Amino acid sequence: MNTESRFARAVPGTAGGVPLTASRTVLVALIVGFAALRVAGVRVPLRVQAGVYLLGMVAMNLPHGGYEHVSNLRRRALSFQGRYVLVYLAMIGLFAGLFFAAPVAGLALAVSVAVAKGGFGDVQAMRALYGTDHLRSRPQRWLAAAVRGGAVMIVPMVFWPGTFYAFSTVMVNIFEPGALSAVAGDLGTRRLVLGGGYSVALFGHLALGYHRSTGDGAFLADAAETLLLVAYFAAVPVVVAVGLYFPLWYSARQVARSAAVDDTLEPASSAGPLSALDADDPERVALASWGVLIAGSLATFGLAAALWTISPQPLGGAGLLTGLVAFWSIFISIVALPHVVVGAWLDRERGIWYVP
Ligand SMILES: CC1=C(/C=C/C(C)=C/C=C/C(C)=C/C=O)C(C)(C)CCC1
Repeated sequence: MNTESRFARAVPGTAGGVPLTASRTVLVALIVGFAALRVAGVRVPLRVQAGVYLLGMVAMNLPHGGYEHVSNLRRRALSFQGRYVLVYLAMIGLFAGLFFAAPVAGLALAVSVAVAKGGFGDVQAMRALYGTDHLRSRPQRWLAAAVRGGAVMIVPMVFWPGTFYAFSTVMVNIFEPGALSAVAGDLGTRRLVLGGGYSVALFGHLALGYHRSTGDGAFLADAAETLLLVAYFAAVPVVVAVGLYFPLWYSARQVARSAAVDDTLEPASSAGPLSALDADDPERVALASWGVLIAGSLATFGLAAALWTISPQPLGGAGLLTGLVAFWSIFISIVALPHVVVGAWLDRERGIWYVP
């Protein structure tokens, strides 16, 4: 066993096992359900897809994002918490500025953020839950992250090109109507290149993993999950697929990861406003938890309201539900960029995807 693998493992049925099994089962059920609908010739109306997306991304995914920060920032020095928040806000400002200056580049970055969050988050969950002995080098772990995260955006680009392009257009139209079609080029060729490139990466990831497998079951679990993700994003219409992936896969697996590694964290003392979460008095803890939730939700919706107010066309010229999906996808990507960069990559000591 290499040094990458000295961490607690979740045993199905114990810490981490239930959400891990549940997230796999839910994806299988969605694949079967949507495949059956397609065979029966039933098309899910776009407004229903948009409703599912908003439910998944606003009501279910957002609270988990807040929880990830709170659990990372608890028991950290006050100076660290202050730096974290400042760099976070600065990155939000820069990314929002990019959308105004160059909306197509902004869209490309938003798509990359979704890939990075899904991919690197998943590799860390895998490390904690069943090990990554078959991923022996940093480039191989990056490839694993690119393939798992790429499933979230590149597979839908290939399998749902019309819807993907239509929503991308609305997202760009929020800032500069018509800017995407000016640079879109030949979509058929792009689809072929993306599909070809992704297939090579997928094959490379599976072949390398098989070759380097130590026979501990990690490679098989990784391969099965990777193919499950590819099947899910190919079979489930993109708006529903992305809208349910983040709450039901990403969040569930991160909950499983933190349950698996929680007791390896040093019980350091808390600092700043979050210290009340560790008080002895349960009433103070309840009050502090309530306060953190309210403060987090006011900050998040305050930022969303600010973006809405300064956007030239917040719904991108589309109808209400489609426009809200586009607006929320831009907003959540802006907030998720520092989530990944500040919360995980710059925080070398612990980070939101902590695995000892
Ligand atoms: C481009 C595009 C989309 C982009 C969604 C994005 C970019 C979501 C980002 C989510 C994040 C970062 C969540 C973090 O928790 C849609 C709406 C699926 C529709 C198809 C076209």
